Amino acid sequence: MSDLALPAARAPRRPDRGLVAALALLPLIFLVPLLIGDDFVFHVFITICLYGALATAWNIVGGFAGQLSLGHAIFYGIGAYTAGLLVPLGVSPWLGMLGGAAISAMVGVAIGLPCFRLRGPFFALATIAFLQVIRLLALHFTGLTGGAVGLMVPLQTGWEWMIFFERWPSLLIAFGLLLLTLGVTAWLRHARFGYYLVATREREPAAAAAGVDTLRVRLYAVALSAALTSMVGTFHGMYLTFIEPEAMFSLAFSVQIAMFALIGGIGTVMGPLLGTLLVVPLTELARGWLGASALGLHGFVYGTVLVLIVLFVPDGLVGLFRRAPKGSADAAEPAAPATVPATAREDIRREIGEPILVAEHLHKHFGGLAVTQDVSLSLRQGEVLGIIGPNGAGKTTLFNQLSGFLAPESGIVRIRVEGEGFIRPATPHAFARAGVGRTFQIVQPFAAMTVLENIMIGAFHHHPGRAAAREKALETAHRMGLWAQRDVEARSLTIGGLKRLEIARVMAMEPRILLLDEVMAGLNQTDVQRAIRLVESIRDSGVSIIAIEHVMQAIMALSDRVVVLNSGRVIAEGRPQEVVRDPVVVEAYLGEDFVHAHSA
Ligand SMILES: Nc1ncnc2c1ncn2[C@@H]1O[C@H](COP(=O)(O)OP(=O)(O)OP(=O)(O)O)[C@@H](O)[C@H]1O
Repeated sequence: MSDLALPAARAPRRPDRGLVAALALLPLIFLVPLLIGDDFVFHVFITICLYGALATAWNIVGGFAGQLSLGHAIFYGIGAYTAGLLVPLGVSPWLGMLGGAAISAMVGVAIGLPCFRLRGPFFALATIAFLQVIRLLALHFTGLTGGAVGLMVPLQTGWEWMIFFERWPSLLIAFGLLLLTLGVTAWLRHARFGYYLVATREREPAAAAAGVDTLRVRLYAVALSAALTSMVGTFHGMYLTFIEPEAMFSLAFSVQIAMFALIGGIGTVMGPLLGTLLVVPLTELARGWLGASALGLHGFVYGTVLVLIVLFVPDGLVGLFRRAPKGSADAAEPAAPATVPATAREDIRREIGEPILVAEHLHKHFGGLAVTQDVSLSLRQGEVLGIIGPNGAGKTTLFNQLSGFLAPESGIVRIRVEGEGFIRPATPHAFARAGVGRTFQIVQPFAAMTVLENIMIGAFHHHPGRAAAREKALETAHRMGLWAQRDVEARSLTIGGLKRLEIARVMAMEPRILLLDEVMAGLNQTDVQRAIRLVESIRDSGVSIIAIEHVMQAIMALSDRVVVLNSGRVIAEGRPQEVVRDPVVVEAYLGEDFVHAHSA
């Protein structure tokens, strides 16, 4: 999640009253100025459409992807300049608009590549820095941009040149751009891409473990947002018929766009437009009435509205229209998993097959601390391998290397894939593609999403369509005992529910290899029993499992083999009953009490 304290942005959701209210307002944005027919009213409504479109486009990166960009004027300026420079060459601004969008998408990706590795305030600062560099370059290359003096767009009127004597054609184009950005955002909210963006924003590691290429998803988002912003910039340049670097690449303008979205509600389809609808008329009227006596008053208006919204409606204006969430924490009390057998299925004789995951001579240091030292292990098809060891032994660090979250300094991890033999994936999503699913020791729910949407993130891995992913997620929720809680927000689950959700998200990916990191920790005895039965049922469905666990009852019940780690080294390996009697293991981890309790 972004480190910067943004208001909680929303996950893709069902249509709500905010959406319906805003949709009802949309035709009015177009009709009111036509009915009134006054030039100033036309100007205010064209400005609403422009800012609404810009804030909606910004929201793709700032809201859905959760990256606070304060440099979006870069794309706006590129759109204006591309068309403005092409018009004197006889090229229609409509073509310039497409060219500008393509250039902006490429520039967005070029800026995003280094910047998306940064988080929170550092990302915001980096976008400001890029904006300043581009503004200075535009001021410097006077031959191209006109420098501080700016460029006049040749006054050729008509649809071909996007410049008109009357106001209504400009309103029509601005309204069309607003509809385009809203349409793209509405599509995104319900598409796999939108779910992936929100998951990446909420919990990047969990998204990566679910097979999401998080960097690529963010780059697509910035390319889309930049292209749309640029298209609006082209139109605005033509509308103003004058472009200059200070206005086109302005930081204040970038901040303004972000503020409209923040005021309305980021991560929602209609929030940015609602913010614009509130603030633009206020500032335009303030400018009109008090412009001469109180210069810069519009800035005061933004600030006051923003403070009031943050204080009273932290989710933005859309928060005023939102229904209370369905379900409650009480509803989150676990229901018995419908398809998990009540007792272990002794009748099923599992075949333990060939190795499916092999780790050889893994070494990893953190500073001077050797956390894994020459660790080798293998997991066979259909097997449950338990990993035990004292706190700090290096178990989670080993898991991180077995799932692509950490690269070993030396040694290799190989995964057997049907038809391809052994492969060596390098990234978390490559491991996911190879059939490796993992849970996290500290649960990683996508808190703003419902339980079902959380599971869908895993289900999208094999089911790209929303309907199919939902179907798979419903089936998984049923199997994992989360049916009753499917529509509650993940943040309201009990710890037992969160642990099951962690497994459910991974199981929806249909993994061949499952890495479970302390899924029993913190559970009461009833939940431990339930979790053991759940893992047994997963094992019986043919999934090979490696489980890190401190709950020895679970290790003894589930494991075919146990590996013991201590200070980053494998100190014992074998059948559970043999390993727990090994004096080295007793001394390093289990203690004499365990031996006495089990020999009694
Ligand atoms: N990113 C990191 N940077 C520095 N040290 C780390 C990092 N991650 C883990 N460590 C250290 O590496 C050692 C092994 O940690 P690890 O989490 O792998 O142990 P563990 O066996 O999983 O422990 P536990 O049972 O408590 O979860 C610990 O001393 C830990 O403090």
